[in-house]
Formats: sequence, structure tokens, C-alpha cells
Amino acid sequence: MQENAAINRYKSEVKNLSFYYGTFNALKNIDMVLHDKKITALIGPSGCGKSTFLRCYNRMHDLYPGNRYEGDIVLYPDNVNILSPKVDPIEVRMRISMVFQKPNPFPKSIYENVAYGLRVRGIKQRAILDEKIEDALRNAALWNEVKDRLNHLAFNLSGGQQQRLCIARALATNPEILLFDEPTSALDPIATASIEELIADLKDKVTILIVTHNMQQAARVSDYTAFMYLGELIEFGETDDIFIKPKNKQTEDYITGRFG
Ligand SMILES: Nc1ncnc2c1ncn2[C@@H]1O[C@H](COP(=O)(O)OP(=O)(O)OP(=O)(O)O)[C@@H](O)[C@H]1O
Repeated sequence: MQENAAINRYKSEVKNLSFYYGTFNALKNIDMVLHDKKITALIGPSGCGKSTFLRCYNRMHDLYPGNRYEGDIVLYPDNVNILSPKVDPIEVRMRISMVFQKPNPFPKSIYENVAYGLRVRGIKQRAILDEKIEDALRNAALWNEVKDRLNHLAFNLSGGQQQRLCIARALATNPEILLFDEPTSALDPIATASIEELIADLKDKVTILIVTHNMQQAARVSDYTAFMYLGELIEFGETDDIFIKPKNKQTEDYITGRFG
């Protein structure tokens, strides 16, 4: 009974996860959870394995030979281990979307960028596409700025707008988890603030995992924070606890800028 209550609070559980690029052991025995409809930030010095961890979540490493996972990443409520070789990575990517560091719209119209994942899912009816595209653009706080030019090329948008378009594209297929890999590092402070506001608003709809180099950003947007170092998860907890009273000396040194 108690176990079920705990599982309901979690969208996902990482169990003893290790990851290898060939012989290089980039992630070491990580145990962690993602709380449902909460924002979890991954922080740590360059090269500690943040992006590697994020990419395990959508099986991106499968695209390159020699990469190897050990352990489980379990999604709830259906209790499926997405690292299992029996699970199709394409199916995983339908459930878990990713937004990258640099905005990467397709060389297509604004409309077609958001329609992409829906078309892959076999949705063809124009009325349904129109409705889902409007919803996704509204949820990405972009609708009002683009509603009169949906057929314009996405590249004509500003950097911040392009990143919101990529978020709309990721949201269109109703993912359960949204992964962000340093989503504001290529943006100016104003565009960064609007993306941070948007991420905070999205947590009502979706569970979020965000990699950031910016500790102020982690403190501002996240509910939980994981501190990684040399491929290990050093400390995980509520963001306020990690930033105000970290238990581990390495976490404290990193947070206070003594290394990294
Ligand atoms: N394709 C690869 N092949 C071999 N080693 C890799 C590969 N990609 C990353 N690594 C190594 O894995 C380790 C973790 O890298 P990763 O990019 O996950 O770190 P990170 O914490 O995201 O760093 P940054 O903050 O600089 O982006 C590093 O030692 C890196 O050199």
C-alpha cells in the first residue's frame, strides 16, 4: 500500500543505471526518481555526465554503435523499463520528448514544424491537426505571436521564438516527460526569462528534467535538484535543501562556486 503511494508520486525511477561509451564508464550506478509533474534539474561541472544521463531517457545513445546501458529506467504508471531491448526506442521518443541547447527547427513552416510528430503518429485530418497545433503553440506561449503567419518559414523567427517553437513541437504529441538540455544557453536574458517562465508553467502538464549550467536557473525553476560529479550522482533532493543546506561537501563546494 505504502509502496503504491510512493510510486504514484513518481513518474519515473532510475535504478542502478550505468552507461558506457565503448569502454568508457560515463555513468556509474545511478539511483534517482523523477517526481510526477515536477521539475528536476541536473547540475554539475562540465563532463560530469549530465547530458549523457538525459540522453539515456530517450534512448538517444542507441543511434551510435558501442554504447551500452546497464540498469533500468522505469516509467510509471505502467512500470515499463524503457532501457529494455524489447522496448522500441521510437516508442520511447513518442513518450519522452527532448528540447536541445540550440533551437533546431526543421527547414519548414511554423505549422509544419509542430505538425511533424502528429503526422508521424498518423494524424492526417486537417481539423485535428489545426486544433492540436494551436494547443501546442498556446502551451508554448507562442500562439499570439505567430497565429497570422503559420505558413512562414520557422527560420524567420527570433532565437527565443524558435526555441518556443521547438517546445511546441515537443509538446504536440502530449509527451509524459519533457527533457531540456541547457535550453537557454544560446539565448539572451529576455528570451531566457520567457523560456524559464514557460518551463515553470508547463509542469502542470508534464514531468520535466532539465540540464543546466546555470545554478541560478536551477534554483529558480526546479523543485528537485540532482548534483552529479564524475559520472556519479552525489546528492539528490528538494532544490531548497540542495541550495541552502546540502548534505555533501562536494555539493556545497560546487554550489558556492569553489569548483566547476
Ligand atoms: N560520444 C562520446 N564518446 C565518448 N565519450 C563521451 C562521448 N560523449 C561524452 N563523452 C564523455 O562522457 C563524459 C560525460 O559527458 P557529458 O557530455 O554527459 O557531460 P556534461 O556533464 O553534460 O558536460 P557539459 O556540461 O560540458 O555539457 C565526459 O567525460 C565526456 O568526455
